[in-house]
Amino acid sequence: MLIRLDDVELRQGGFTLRCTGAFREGIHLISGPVGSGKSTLALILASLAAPGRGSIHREGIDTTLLSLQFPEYHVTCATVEAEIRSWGLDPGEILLQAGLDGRDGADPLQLSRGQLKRLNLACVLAKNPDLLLLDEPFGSLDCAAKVRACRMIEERASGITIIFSHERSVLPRVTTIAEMEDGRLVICGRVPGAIARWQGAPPYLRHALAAGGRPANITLADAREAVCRIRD
Ligand SMILES: Nc1ncnc2c1ncn2[C@@H]1O[C@H](COP(=O)(O)OP(=O)(O)OP(=O)(O)O)[C@@H](O)[C@H]1O
Repeated sequence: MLIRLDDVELRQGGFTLRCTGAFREGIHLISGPVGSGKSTLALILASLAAPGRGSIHREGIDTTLLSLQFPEYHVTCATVEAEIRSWGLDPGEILLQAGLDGRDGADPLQLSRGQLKRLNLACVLAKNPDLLLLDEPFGSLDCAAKVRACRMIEERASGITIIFSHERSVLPRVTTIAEMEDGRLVICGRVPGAIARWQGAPPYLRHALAAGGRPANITLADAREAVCRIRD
């Protein structure tokens, strides 16, 4: 499986997105500050926005899902149960996954945004598409829910998963890292080598690197482990 962007360019207002790069099976993080173009790139990869120039090449990708940054944009039904069924999924399992046991009769738009985010994440992961695009999957979640979301994403055993996020505290283990810098996609490469090239790396990773540690991946636990190994 592969998705490749060749000199893709999109202009919207005064903003220009320019992207070249490829993503294979695995979990990929595209980090970047607010307004750097992450959501715009997610829409292009989901074929929901057409670039003005360049091309996108897909290999072995039959199914694509984009989890939007704002989960209320996904809502189409009057109850949580109907919402889950509209994805073609069994409510029992999804309600447990989303921590919403007993809320099947609730109006999805009366859930908190964090609860709705958990519901959407449980649904898109259960659908197991070839290409899964997650726009700010940790937005509106508390720390425990972010950790749980990370584990659920890590458990996805196959396919291409691309996470678009400015999250800098709770992150899943990933295969590669890239950054959006003012509309330009910068590929840092495979982990662990990419960590030192990641300009937007969270402070705990910068601290571990500065101390001489070599984190195996990008979680806080990886950074701690790297620092402990220096002290050994
Ligand atoms: N429909 C549009 N028309 C004109 N400009 C747009 C449109 N959508 C987004 N933009 C602009 O494109 C730029 C990139 O926006 P985008 O939403 O992709 O950023 P982002 O990195 O996802 O930000 P955030 O982290 O806040 O979600 C911003 O300057 C934004 O104002």
